[in-house]
Amino acid sequence: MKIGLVQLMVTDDKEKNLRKAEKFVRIAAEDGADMVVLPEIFNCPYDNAYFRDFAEEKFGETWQRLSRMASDNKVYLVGGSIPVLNCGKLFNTGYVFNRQGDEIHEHSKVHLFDVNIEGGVRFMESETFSPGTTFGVFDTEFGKIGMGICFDIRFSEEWLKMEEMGAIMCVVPAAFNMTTGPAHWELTFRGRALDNEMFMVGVGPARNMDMSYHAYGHSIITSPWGEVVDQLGFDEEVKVVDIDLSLVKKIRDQLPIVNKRRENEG
Ligand SMILES: NC(=O)CC(=O)C(=O)O
Repeated sequence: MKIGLVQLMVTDDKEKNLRKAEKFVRIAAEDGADMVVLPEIFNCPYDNAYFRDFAEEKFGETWQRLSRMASDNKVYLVGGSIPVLNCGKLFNTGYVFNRQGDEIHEHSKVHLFDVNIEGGVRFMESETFSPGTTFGVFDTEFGKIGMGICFDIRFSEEWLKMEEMGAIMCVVPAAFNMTTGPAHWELTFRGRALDNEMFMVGVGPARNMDMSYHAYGHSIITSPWGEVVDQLGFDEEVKVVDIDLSLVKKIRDQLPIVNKRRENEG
């Protein structure tokens, strides 16, 4: 399976962000991608001050254009995430489309990014967003794929449950920053991959020093063996990476963890 990592540099111009996403999805498809993944909040700066103004209802302009990007290029598209308005509440929501442009999955970030790190980043997503309440997997011809958004990666039970739902790979539109990125980005992606013996795909925005939030970039793929298959740098880039999904069964057979879990019987 070929995965297109779109490490887009997000600006405060929504149309520019969307046009760039369209261009990069096309480039990834021309390079053979089966699935293309965009970053968290890719059409809007990652900043509470912007979320409400940039928000759209489901089936709005961004949803329509994502669906067309998938069908025009005949790829699965994990459309990062965008601020979505639903019954007066805002959610950090991502949509997944199949090769025909039909929506096959929706995920609203369950664990909101509310942190205050001394000498580092302070961000309170819950000042604007409400949390999602469900997570799950979607079907492809390659197997079942799970999805979470950024801070969700830190809650290991979410990924364990997706593995139990049959996931052989999980995708994570994300936006770590210059405090949490160097400390935890690679570690959490390697950890979740190893815990569940599956592939993990994380895609973040490129760093943009003109914005208030300095994203870490470093879009990454980790293997069921816990290794880094590929990792980008800080800059804007599109890269297509070939992964061998047969490794999931091979490693689960050779080093059985996922099918050997035991309950606490005490
Ligand atoms: N955008 C985020 O949710 C950031 C995050 O998860 C982090 O740990 O950094």
